[in-house]
Amino acid sequence: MLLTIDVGNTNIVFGIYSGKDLLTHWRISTHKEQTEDEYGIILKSLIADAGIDFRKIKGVIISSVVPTITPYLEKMSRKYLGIKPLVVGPGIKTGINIKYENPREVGADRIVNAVGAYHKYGGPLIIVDFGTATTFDAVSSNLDYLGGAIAPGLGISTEALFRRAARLYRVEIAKPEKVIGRNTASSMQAGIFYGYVGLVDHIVERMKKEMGEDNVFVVATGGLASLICSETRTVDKVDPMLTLEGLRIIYEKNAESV
Ligand SMILES: Nc1ncnc2c1ncn2[C@@H]1O[C@H](COP(=O)(O)OP(=O)(O)O)[C@@H](O)[C@H]1O
Ligand SMILES: CC(C)(COP(=O)(O)O)[C@@H](O)C(=O)NCCC(=O)O
Ligand SMILES: [K+]
Repeated sequence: MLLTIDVGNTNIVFGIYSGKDLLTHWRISTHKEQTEDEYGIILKSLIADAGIDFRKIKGVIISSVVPTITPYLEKMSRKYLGIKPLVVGPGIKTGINIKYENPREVGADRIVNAVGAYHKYGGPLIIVDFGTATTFDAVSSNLDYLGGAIAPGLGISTEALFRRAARLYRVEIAKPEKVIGRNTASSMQAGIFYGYVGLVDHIVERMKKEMGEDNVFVVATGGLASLICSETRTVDKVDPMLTLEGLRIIYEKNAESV
């Protein structure tokens, strides 16, 4: 079995694969001050609760966009699972050719998504990931990672709206019936929801033009993807587990060197 770990700025997602099958996954919030022992306790109890024998885990792969957390998860893996984990970064085989000016600058999650999506759907494609930030990644038909766009995420945009305006308050991120809101909550929902639908479609359309390839497939992932993509014109498919799938594929590409 393989343990995949995706460290985002809001959540850490753990997945357990048996071969190509994702057996189960868990989401815990990202706290910068957690130690290897705390991660060890959390993970061991989640694994036990799922009725999985942790000794069956033979590999661990980590993708992280929070550098301070990575060493604690590496230590956890060594201490509690007895496994030296693979950490996605320089020196790891991904098969993708990163065209960023400085390849080290790209978030590991974006590369993992690109590898997972290309493997599943082929290129050319665009991946939209609704996380703390919303990322857009362009991948060519011959597996070049071309770059993309980073927009403020839905959660943090909504939070900024009510934090900075005295009479606004927290509202649920949901699709309101009408874009012309007749109370504060539905007006905020209209601005957030339909504004974000427009942001996604507009960026995707511009990226497609700039890529200059035909039949660009568009896949979206992340917690709020299905909500927003119920209204977008440009997203072809919502695939919630794309990042974990990318991690599994990268692990397999590197397995012989572990
Ligand atoms: N399954 C979900 N359903 C609804 N909202 C979600 C879900 N997962 C994450 N979110 C929301 O999406 C935002 C980003 O979360 P996440 O995708 O975990 O980001 P990151 O990868 O940056 O940690 C947060 O505001 C979170 O509350
Ligand atoms: C853009 C991100 C903050 C997205 O992270 P997330 O929303 O998944 O927490 C992350 O991929 C990152 O820190 N990237 C480094 C900058 C770059 O990709 O250019
Ligand atoms: K992410």
